[in-house]
Amino acid sequence: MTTTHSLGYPRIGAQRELKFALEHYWQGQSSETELLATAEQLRRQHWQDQAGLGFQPVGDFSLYDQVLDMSVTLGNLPPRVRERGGELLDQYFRAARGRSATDQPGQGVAAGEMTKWFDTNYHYIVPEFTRDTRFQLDSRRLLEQFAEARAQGHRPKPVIIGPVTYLWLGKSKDDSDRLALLDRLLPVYGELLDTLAEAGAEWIQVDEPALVTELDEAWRHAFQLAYHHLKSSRPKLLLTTYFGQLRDTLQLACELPVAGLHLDAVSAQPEAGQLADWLAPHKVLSLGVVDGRNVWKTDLNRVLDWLEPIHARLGERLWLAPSCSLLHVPVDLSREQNLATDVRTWLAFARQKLDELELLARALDLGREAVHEALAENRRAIDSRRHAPSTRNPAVRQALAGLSPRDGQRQSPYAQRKPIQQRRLHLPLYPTTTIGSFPQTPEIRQARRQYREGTLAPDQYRSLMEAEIARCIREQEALGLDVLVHGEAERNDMVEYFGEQLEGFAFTQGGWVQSYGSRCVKPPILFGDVSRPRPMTVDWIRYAQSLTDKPVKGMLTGPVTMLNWSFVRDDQPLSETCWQLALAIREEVLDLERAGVTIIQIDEAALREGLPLRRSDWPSYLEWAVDAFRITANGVRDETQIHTHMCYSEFNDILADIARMDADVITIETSRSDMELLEAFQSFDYPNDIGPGVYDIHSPNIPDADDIVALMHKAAQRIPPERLWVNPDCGLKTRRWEEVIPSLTAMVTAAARLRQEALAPARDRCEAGVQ
Ligand SMILES: Nc1nc2c(c(=O)[nH]1)N[C@@H](CNc1ccc(C(=O)N[C@@H](CCC(=O)N[C@@H](CCC(=O)N[C@@H](CCC(=O)O)C(=O)O)C(=O)O)C(=O)O)cc1)CN2
Ligand code: MET
Ligand SMILES: [Zn+2]
Repeated sequence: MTTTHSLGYPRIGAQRELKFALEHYWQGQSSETELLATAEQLRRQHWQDQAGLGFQPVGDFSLYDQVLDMSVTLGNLPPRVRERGGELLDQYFRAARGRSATDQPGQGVAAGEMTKWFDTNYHYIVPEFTRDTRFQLDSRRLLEQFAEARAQGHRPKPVIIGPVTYLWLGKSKDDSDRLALLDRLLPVYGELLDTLAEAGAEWIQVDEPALVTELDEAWRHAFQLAYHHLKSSRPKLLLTTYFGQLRDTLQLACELPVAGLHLDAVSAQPEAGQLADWLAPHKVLSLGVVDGRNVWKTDLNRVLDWLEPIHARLGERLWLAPSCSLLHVPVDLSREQNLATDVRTWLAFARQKLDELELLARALDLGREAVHEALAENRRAIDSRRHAPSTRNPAVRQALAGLSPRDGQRQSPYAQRKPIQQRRLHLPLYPTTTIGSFPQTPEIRQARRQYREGTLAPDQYRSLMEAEIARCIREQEALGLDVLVHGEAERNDMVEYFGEQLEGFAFTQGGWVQSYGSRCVKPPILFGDVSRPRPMTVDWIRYAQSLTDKPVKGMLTGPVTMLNWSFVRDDQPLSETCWQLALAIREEVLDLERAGVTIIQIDEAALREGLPLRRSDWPSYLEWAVDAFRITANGVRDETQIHTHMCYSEFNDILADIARMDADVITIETSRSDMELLEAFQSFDYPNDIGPGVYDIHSPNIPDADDIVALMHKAAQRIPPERLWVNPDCGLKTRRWEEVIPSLTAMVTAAARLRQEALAPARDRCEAGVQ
């Protein structure tokens, strides 16, 4: 019989039960016991959902993040967190979220850094290393949950992050070589595997997705070392890769001494046949045949066409699974009541994907005849999507065909635009601004819920949102900011909001996907050609501008970010979908300009994370992605100032591409890297304006004006002051007003001081003690 399994299941809960349990606990409204009871209940439910599989994953559930869990298992929480002592759960959340010094004087702890999990929209907590790092096994979580699953009658398969990927995901805090820690790490892994074997684990899933990235010789060698070391341990290891093709690591992966290998056969289907040929005859080949990252039904007949010959060769050695953990898709389609009927028949969420797996296994074991009806129904759904008129809009295709490079070209170069814009905007040196959103208060969210449920009339909703916008403008004027924003009160999310208004998108009621910790997003589903039936933001921005003489930025999400943070169609190249988005948002840009908006910001927060996992694939992505931004942004007149925003720094390698976007101003995240990023901008000779984020909005800590001044001094050593802006490093929607006001006060104070210094002669500066 063909063995089925899953690599991991969504853990937030079909109704985001975990989110609410966590937030209650953090706010002191519930006890640890209550939180842990919810977690236990969720695991029970998730294993029950997966009971039809050959194995149930254990250890994929997490209270915050699976990488942080692994750090706990390896005794590697940051020293600054451990030093404070206390209960493990408390330390765990301290590492995840930090602790504000204002809430508990003397107790401030910086959170672990958060970064993107490969090319997904999930964030993990980065493991921290120094040359002194020591590891120590804490297997309690895995053992308890293993026993829990067993007691519920399951056949659990523990899931852990492998030693090489664990090091690969982390960061050295003292510039030491983290690979040098492998020798110390491996004995702890050996102990962990033995412990799990003793508890009765037959198989252990060891995730090593680093294998789909470009690895140099040292990292390849680390894989050899690690798995030769671990081969003496007792349970069978399923070496697990996902998110891409193996290519030049295929042979390495084949030869490692493990009992089985999992391949993401959605992104690497041709490699499945190769592995079937090459894999030693005692090894299991697990093929990820159902897309774990997207929401489309699998074309089961097509999969069987290429899978049957492999099954004929491998027999019981073939296992079936989703391509990756189902963490990246919503839980259950059957809860969705408002999707158009045709779109609904094209979709599969986590639960439905498990059904697909079981069907495929039965078709292999018993022949297609045994599941004839189900296969026919699947074929009807696939055909219906393939031929659906709703996915094609001839006008959009025609407009796309008519595009020329000139559409992505500003009228004049930046050097000529800058003085024209300055004459219109009259901005001071070091202009201050924010990234767009202001706090999404419980009142705003509640109003939106009532509006959705129909208990708040549309015009009541609108006046409530207008009142929020008015408050936001008032606060910004009082703070003395130079370029204002309307605050995005009316937006549930910067991507979903636009998805709801564009043709070609469907959206769910409860299709939540974890983004980090308790935070979730509801990615819209991009199923057809994209167009914009009517202006989306013009009325809101016009209203905001009517309240002030200061410029208010128009605020849009760019095409690449819309693409990367939606579930996208898989029936045409991403570039094509992206250009369609670009055309639709371009119309909005031009409408804003016509409405008299002088500054328009187009966020491309996800441009960086969309980079392919292998560098050799970067150029083609960057070409179409930057072209798409240019189409969106660059149709405006010289006097209109275009801003863009990106929140994940580390783009030293793509500065030429960022320059090619040709935004007049780019606001970026640099506060955590202490402005080091700007060195790259300097040596590249980046030509346009830059707003290096001067404080970290993810932390509840209130920045200090002196620190901001010092950071900007650093910035001004690298970028001429005439081209510098002062702003936070991202939007403020997750913060509270009580945090925002003092933080922005510090920022505005710092900018005023910087201007004064620039005007005063150097002598005064020495006296003021800034040098
Ligand atoms: N798509 C996307 N990806 C992104 C980001 C982003 O902004 N958008 N930013 C980065 C990640 N950062 C994030 C920061 C915050 C949240 C976030 O706050 N999410 C909210 C949900 C936001 C949302 O869509 N809210 C809806 C629905 C709100 C809701 O849950 N309403 C409740 C009631 C809530 C209440 O009464 O307070 C209900 O309907 O039951 C709205 O405002 O309309 C959450 O988890 O809480 C998510 C990601 C990277 N990836
Ligand atoms: N304009 C958006 C905001 O301020 C940009 C966020 S980037 C994740 O929320
Ligand atoms: Zn941002």
